Amino acid sequence: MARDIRVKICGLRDAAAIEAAAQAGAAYLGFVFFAKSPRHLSIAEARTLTRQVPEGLAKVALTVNATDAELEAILAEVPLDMLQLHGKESPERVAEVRAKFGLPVMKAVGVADEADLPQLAEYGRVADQLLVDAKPPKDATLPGGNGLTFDWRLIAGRRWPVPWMLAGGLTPENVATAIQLTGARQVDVSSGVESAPGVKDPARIAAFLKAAMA
Ligand SMILES: O=C(O)c1ccccc1N[C@@H]1O[C@H](COP(=O)(O)O)[C@@H](O)[C@H]1O
Repeated sequence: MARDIRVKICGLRDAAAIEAAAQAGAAYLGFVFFAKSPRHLSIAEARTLTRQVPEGLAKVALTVNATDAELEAILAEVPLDMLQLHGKESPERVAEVRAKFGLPVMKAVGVADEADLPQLAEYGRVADQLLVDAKPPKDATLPGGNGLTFDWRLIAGRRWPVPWMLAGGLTPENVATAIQLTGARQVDVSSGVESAPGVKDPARIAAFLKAAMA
């Protein structure tokens, strides 16, 4: 029987990948606004690309420690449904962004060990959703999108006051196990469905969705 799992494909940069994600049943599409990322889009590129997203899919803007001015500039030009805050935004900043911009906010929290778990409860009081991701290595250039997993047993059976998504190193090959071990109802992937950094592979996107929902 098919599982009722909601999938986010993140870091989209071309129409073929959007079409593959939509056809295979993705619920969210992520667009990265972070210049250091190989998945970064300019505002003009994002405006053009988001026009190709079919009705009903949530368009998510991924930002990292963005200022109000940066968020205003993005939202003035690009039709978006959710903000993913993937930097060191404090709980106060999450609440402020949510109030100022009137969009649901998903806060990413990096997990490496038990000590990281209390943050999830804290952010769960101010965000609309949580993204439970692998903690990046100290010397990483990117705070996410590194293709790293964490020990999924750390969050097995844990629940938070808002919906949450599992991320970090997911692939078509491991997503079913990740869902089974953690009980996640939503999953997010970026590098695991690429043929090279920033280059999405439509066949891997389709395979990921099939494996997540199987
Ligand atoms: O994808 C990126 O380039 C990125 C840049 C900065 C912050 C987060 C980023 N991606 C997010 O990271 C997780 C995990 O990605 P992966 O599947 O391990 O490659 C995912 O939520 C992306 O949305």
